[in-house]
Amino acid sequence: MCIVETYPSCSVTILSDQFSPNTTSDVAAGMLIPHTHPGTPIHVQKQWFKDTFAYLFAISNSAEASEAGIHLVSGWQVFKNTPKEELPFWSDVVLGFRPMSKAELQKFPQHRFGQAFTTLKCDCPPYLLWLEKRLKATGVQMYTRKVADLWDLHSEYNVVVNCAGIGAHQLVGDEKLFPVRGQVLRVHAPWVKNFIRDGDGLTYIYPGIHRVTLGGTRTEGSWSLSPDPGTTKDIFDRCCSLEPSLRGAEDVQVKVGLRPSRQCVRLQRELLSQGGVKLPVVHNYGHGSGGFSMHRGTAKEAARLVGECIAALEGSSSRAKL
Ligand SMILES: Cc1cc2nc3c(=O)[nH]c(=O)nc-3n(C[C@H](O)[C@H](O)[C@H](O)COP(=O)(O)OP(=O)(O)OC[C@H]3O[C@@H](n4cnc5c(N)ncnc54)[C@H](O)[C@@H]3O)c2cc1C
Ligand SMILES: O=C([O-])CC(=O)C(=O)O
Repeated sequence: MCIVETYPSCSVTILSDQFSPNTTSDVAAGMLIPHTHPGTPIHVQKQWFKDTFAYLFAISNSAEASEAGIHLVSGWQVFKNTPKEELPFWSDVVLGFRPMSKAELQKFPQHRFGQAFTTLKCDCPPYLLWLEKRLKATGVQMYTRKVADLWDLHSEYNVVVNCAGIGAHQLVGDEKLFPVRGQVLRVHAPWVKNFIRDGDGLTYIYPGIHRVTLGGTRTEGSWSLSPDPGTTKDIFDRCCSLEPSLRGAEDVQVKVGLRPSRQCVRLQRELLSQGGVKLPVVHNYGHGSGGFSMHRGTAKEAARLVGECIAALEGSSSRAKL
């Protein structure tokens, strides 16, 4: 979408072996609470989050909000012990960030400290469909196709953007990319209106427009996409200890996804070359636990890199197929 908006004369094609609802992004809880990537400067991560927050905040304030599945949600992040960093880097991007009052903390007898704020949540499957609809309306082509090797695309396209998520492990042989398996539940509990996140990052309750997402798990190195019934019970019990009324939740659906994890997002240009033929590639994968929180910011940067590829192509003698 960012490429289409920035370079309207480009013809864009999306190739994917799976589309919504069968992607990792469909499993995500979609909360805008960033995770820290140790390999990326904080000011860069903050800019990606700010760009994403501003973009989704505008949608949440428009008539598109409910179709796009974007809404504001207020709640609490609670800690058993006061964290070393009381003010996370994103505290002035979300709205109304403040320490919780004593009265609020009374709801959480096992926790001593907490942060209250308002952030955004994407209900991921509707958001992905909304994006697809907008892309199709601008003439973008979408084909179901598994790409075995980026080089296979060189005769058809001038620039390739690699957004393969965990698929990049196989596609470009990136050994630094690893799965962090996550299981979540989606339940019917319409009385739950506030989010609750344990600061240890393992247990969370995120109300969406229609369902509440209960999480979660983080299993590094596991490629299994099968739900585990023991884990379902464990997640449910942990969430009920934070919000006992969830015992009355109904219609539990279980989802599993593989977070495409890396020390840092791979957001860079690469020039593939074989026998004097060149193929510029822009990589944009490895968003780990925070793909929704920074997707618009990283997409903007990827689009800027595509612009550099276009400028280089225009300056070279290759015949443009753009
Ligand atoms: C349980 C869970 C909860 C999460 N909660 C949150 C949250 O609350 N907030 C947040 O910010 N993030 C969250 N995340 C993280 C977020 O889901 C990811 O960072 C994000 O979805 C990654 O998006 P992506 O587009 O890179 O990958 P994907 O959504 O996996 O998309 C990659 C696409 O590439 C395609 N593909 C891959 N390989 C190939 C190939 N060889 N050929 C053709 N197509 C290919 C795939 O089919 C897919 O369509 C969560 C993740 C999980 C698992
Ligand atoms: O940690 C959270 O709040 C949700 C999330 O991003 C994840 O499970 O990866």
